[in-house]
Amino acid sequence: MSTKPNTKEPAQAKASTSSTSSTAPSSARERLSSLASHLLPSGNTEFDYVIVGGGTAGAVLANRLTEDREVSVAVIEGGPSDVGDDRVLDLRRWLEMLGSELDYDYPTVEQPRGNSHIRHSRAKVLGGCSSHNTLISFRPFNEDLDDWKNNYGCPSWGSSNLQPFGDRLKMNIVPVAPQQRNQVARDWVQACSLATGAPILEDLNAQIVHRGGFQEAVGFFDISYDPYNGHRSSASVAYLHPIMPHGPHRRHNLHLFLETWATKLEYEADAATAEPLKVKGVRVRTKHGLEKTLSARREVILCAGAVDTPRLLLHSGIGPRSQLERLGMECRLDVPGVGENLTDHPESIIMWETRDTPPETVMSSDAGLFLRVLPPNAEPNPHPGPDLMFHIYQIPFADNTARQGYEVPEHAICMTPNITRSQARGRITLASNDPEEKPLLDFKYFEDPRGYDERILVEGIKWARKIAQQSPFKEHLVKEVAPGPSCQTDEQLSAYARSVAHTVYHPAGTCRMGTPSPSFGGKGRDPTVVVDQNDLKVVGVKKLRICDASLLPTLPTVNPMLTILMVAERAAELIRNDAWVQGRRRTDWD
Ligand SMILES: Cc1cc2nc3c(=O)[nH]c(=O)nc-3n(C[C@H](O)[C@H](O)[C@H](O)COP(=O)(O)OP(=O)(O)OC[C@H]3O[C@@H](n4cnc5c(N)ncnc54)[C@H](O)[C@@H]3O)c2cc1C
Repeated sequence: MSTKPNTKEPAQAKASTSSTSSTAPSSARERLSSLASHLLPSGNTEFDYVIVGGGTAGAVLANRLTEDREVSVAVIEGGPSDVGDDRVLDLRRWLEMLGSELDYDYPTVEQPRGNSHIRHSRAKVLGGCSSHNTLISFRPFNEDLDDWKNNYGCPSWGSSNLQPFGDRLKMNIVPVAPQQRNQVARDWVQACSLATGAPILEDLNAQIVHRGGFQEAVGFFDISYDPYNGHRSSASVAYLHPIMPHGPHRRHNLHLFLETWATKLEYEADAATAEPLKVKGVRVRTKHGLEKTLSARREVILCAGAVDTPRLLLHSGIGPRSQLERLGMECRLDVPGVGENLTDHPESIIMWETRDTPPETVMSSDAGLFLRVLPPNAEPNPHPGPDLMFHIYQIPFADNTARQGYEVPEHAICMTPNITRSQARGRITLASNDPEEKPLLDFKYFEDPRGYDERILVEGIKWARKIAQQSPFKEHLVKEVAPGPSCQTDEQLSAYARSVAHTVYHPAGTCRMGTPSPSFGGKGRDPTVVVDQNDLKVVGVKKLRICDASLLPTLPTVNPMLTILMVAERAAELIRNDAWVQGRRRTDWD
């Protein structure tokens, strides 16, 4: 059976042909967008730093590195500006972007034990996925970061190293405002606590900051937004808008190249013989088809995300030799870990018809529940924290259930249990040597050998039904629509949960950081390490770092955006400190 999905309809072909605006373009929006976007320079194409991807992590780096006005920073972003685009800025409209021209919309390869129809949204717009996502904002648990430190060869990324960077984040992170808490969601929070004993927390993040995490809790989410107008406080809004050409604190050393696609890395001429490989710059193509190389005096930083960073490395000849040679591509550096270790937070769904849909909401998924459903220290997840998380959706989130023939009610509430510490590990590979073709995403959903992931979802559906029995929440419900009361045994629940499984859109880990070792032996030393945890440089390559979701060794228990932003804040500090040391030594940048 073929594992190759229909991957034509190339992402970057779209990038090169789509128009600037995604919605009906207002003239004000066009004016602001064109102010923000630079045409490729005809003369100087050299910058101190070239950042690939003006997304979540890229926005942080662009801001922090341009704080030094002596430093020039180019940001290459495949999508258009989000400035003035209400479809992007109005958080409540996030669903409209799924599958739109602002979405790279990556398919998964066939998943024999899961749902092969999952589409992985990755935003094609300034701010990246922070301009598309639901902006649910959790600081990482201490245990997640200490796991990186103790078990994944990342001694510099424990909780004491990274948590302080959470205090630097510029976004407006607040719990859902009272005027946006509707009665059904309020009653659901109470029902969760009654059914499970989980405490109701008014500010989930505060608990993480002060106590390092929690095992069980329920409450309204913390969200990066402006409660007054419902607008996003995305990485773009918080880190880029103020310093863009129209912004109040314009920085002339920031050079944004929008709707411009990085096609491959360029190396110094002698790199074929010299070790190690040394990056010179990035080959880019504008939406009008103009090609150029943007050179980096200091370095190139890849912030293209968990799918496109490994994809760009592979198209630049950095990756598993066997894969590259099989596709007829030159292997400049054999790095077996590029594209490996693909991880996600898979989820399933249980849906009830409700009497109505209350209007008050931030983005229709305003509250969540964390539970520990398997005994602490249960193999293969020895971590004591929550092993199950629920989002609720106060809309019929029915794509996957409708495909299985379930009805789609007009009003619905969905509980979506997800696996906080999924044991599945997949990979991203190239479909061909054609850079226009989308890569192959194989998450290996529910293929973990001990069946841990499906067990968590089965427990999740059982808990959801207990929650649904609590008053006054149960009075809002008309009937269980999917899977419906006839689905009862563990086998039936597992089969259903896997067939309608979805993603929380958290792919990560495909260029993982760790401790590289020439001998590749010992605890935490792994031949699949792509990024050196000391400095985030790509192992064996000069002038190249990675900073985005691809470097996470494992996903945090919680939604990962703040973790990625905090990693970027720390990366900015590392890069600036390095520059200072290099400058003092007056040596060549490496
Ligand atoms: C629908 C959705 C909902 C989500 N909800 C939440 C949530 O509520 N809370 C949470 O914590 N997380 C959420 N996430 C996940 C979170 O948003 C991502 O994990 C995170 O934003 C990824 O950040 P990143 O910097 O790695 O990549 P991105 O933010 O995706 O940035 C990558 C950028 O690089 C650009 N790019 C890629 N390739 C190239 C190239 N070759 N040339 C030029 N530009 C390129 C892209 O256009 C993009 O702007 C959600 C994600 C989605 C899609």
